[in-house]
Amino acid sequence: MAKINVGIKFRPNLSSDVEKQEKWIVDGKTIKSVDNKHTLQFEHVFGSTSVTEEVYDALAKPIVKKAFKGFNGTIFAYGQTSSGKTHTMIGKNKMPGIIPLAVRDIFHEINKTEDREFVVKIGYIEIYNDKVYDLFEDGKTELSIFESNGHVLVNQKEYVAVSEKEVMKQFGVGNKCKKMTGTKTNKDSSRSHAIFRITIKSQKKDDAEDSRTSSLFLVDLAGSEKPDASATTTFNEGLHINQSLLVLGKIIRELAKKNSSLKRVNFRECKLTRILSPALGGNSYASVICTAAPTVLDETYHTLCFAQNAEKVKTVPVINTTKKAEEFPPHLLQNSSSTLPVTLSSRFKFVCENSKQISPFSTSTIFKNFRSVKPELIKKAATRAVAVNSSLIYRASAKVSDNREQPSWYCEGSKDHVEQFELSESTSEEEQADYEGIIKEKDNIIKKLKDEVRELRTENMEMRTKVEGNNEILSEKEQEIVELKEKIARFDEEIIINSSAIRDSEVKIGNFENQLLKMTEEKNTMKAEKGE
Ligand SMILES: Nc1ncnc2c1ncn2[C@@H]1O[C@H](COP(=O)(O)OP(=O)(O)OP(=O)(O)O)[C@@H](O)[C@H]1O
Repeated sequence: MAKINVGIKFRPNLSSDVEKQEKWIVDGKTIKSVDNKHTLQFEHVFGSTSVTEEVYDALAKPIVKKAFKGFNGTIFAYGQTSSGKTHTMIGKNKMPGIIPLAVRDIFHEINKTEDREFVVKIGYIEIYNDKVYDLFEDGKTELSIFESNGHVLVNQKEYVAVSEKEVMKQFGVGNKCKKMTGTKTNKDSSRSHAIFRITIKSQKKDDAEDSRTSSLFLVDLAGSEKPDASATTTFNEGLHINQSLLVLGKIIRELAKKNSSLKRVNFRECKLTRILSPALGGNSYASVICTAAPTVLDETYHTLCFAQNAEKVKTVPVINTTKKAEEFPPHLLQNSSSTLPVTLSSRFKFVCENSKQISPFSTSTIFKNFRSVKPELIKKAATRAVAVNSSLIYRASAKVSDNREQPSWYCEGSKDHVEQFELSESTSEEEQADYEGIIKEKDNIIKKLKDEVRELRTENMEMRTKVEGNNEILSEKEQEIVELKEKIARFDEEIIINSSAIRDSEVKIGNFENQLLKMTEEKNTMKAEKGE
């Protein structure tokens, strides 16, 4: 199980804050209100002078690293309007936010990783007035949410991107479609919850069975607001923003309760929580960045309370391994853009993905082993060759590290689609033997690793079964407690009713005893008068 990682980021005062008094003091991990009414502590606190890179290193980088290894991840910014969520998540050119920093790290890792091949897909949606829109499709067409194999999916458009630059270009296109407006407190206020998803699929070279798919959700929530702040916006917008944040807060409170059971949490109350459900209670590592303005008391306190609850929530992330194309969530197989990736790896093989004939990624067509490439290509560490024919565009990203002077390779069997590249010729016998030795060694390592992975998977399954079993016992016990409490309440009621009946009969007995006493006295008096 993993805890949600929570941090608080205070933005610096804006020019509009000049005449306002600061309401909060940050002292290390402690946040105190100046009226001494509230003192709260958090693992990660970032004062007004801290920069987004610090927030990224503490709260986002570990999740990006996990996503790279096959775990799902979610990072979202929460806070009142104008507290700095968009600044933190998106930033500006000179002050990049969490999203550009994450994209940079992902491609840096891809370029560093020699033994796997990668496909990166991106999608961008927004939830506006509880409706989902595709920011890669002008933000005007409403999308639907559906579920498949336990995944919550949206029929959004996805792009395959082969570089940081490409991702950021497309992200910029999506940002232009976001619904923004000027409010009293923020001239560029987000009117929707924006969710940028990066899907990373990777496959070990020469081992099609070792493949992983993970989704990284980067979420810039709309900000909660008081009615007067939304006066310039439409009433409906503010209502939906507050309503969805209210549901999110309620779910976080539910999940934060000790022994809370996922079965009883209703994620379907609004689209935001439905889409974020894996991040909040399921298979995902998650971080929440709570943003706050130093001059605001009540809403900041509300944000800090949300953060305290979020800290108590636990998720159950697992590595998402995929063996066959059919096991990929359906959304990863559809809506591919016309740009298809082809990965070219030095020495081994040229892998081509053709979604028209075969499922992307898992069933790759290996054209031909090649040994080496020309020195001038080697100098360019990442060469991109683009071959075009009438129907398909292939991109070849070459990570070239080998500097033997061997000329050429070509894409055998691909002549219909890809232009022929004249780059190599065969290797010497000695080199071939070397090569085979290395391959053998790698095969042994791969076998060992596979055994380890198998063992870990078994352990993981056992732990999950145990956790699920415990959860079931817990909910049974909780049900028993509820029933016992009801029984006690019924007994209490009976006691109250019986006590009053007892009291009534005690009064009656008292009356009878008095009458008895009186009659005995009268009898004795009469007897005395008669001289008996
Ligand atoms: N760390 C920061 N450094 C400098 N300026 C900041 C910082 N955080 C926020 N700001 C500025 O504060 C203003 C409001 O920030 P931003 O738009 O990010 O808030 P928001 O929480 O996304 O608001 P909304 O919910 O209304 O969309 C912007 O002008 C932004 O440039």
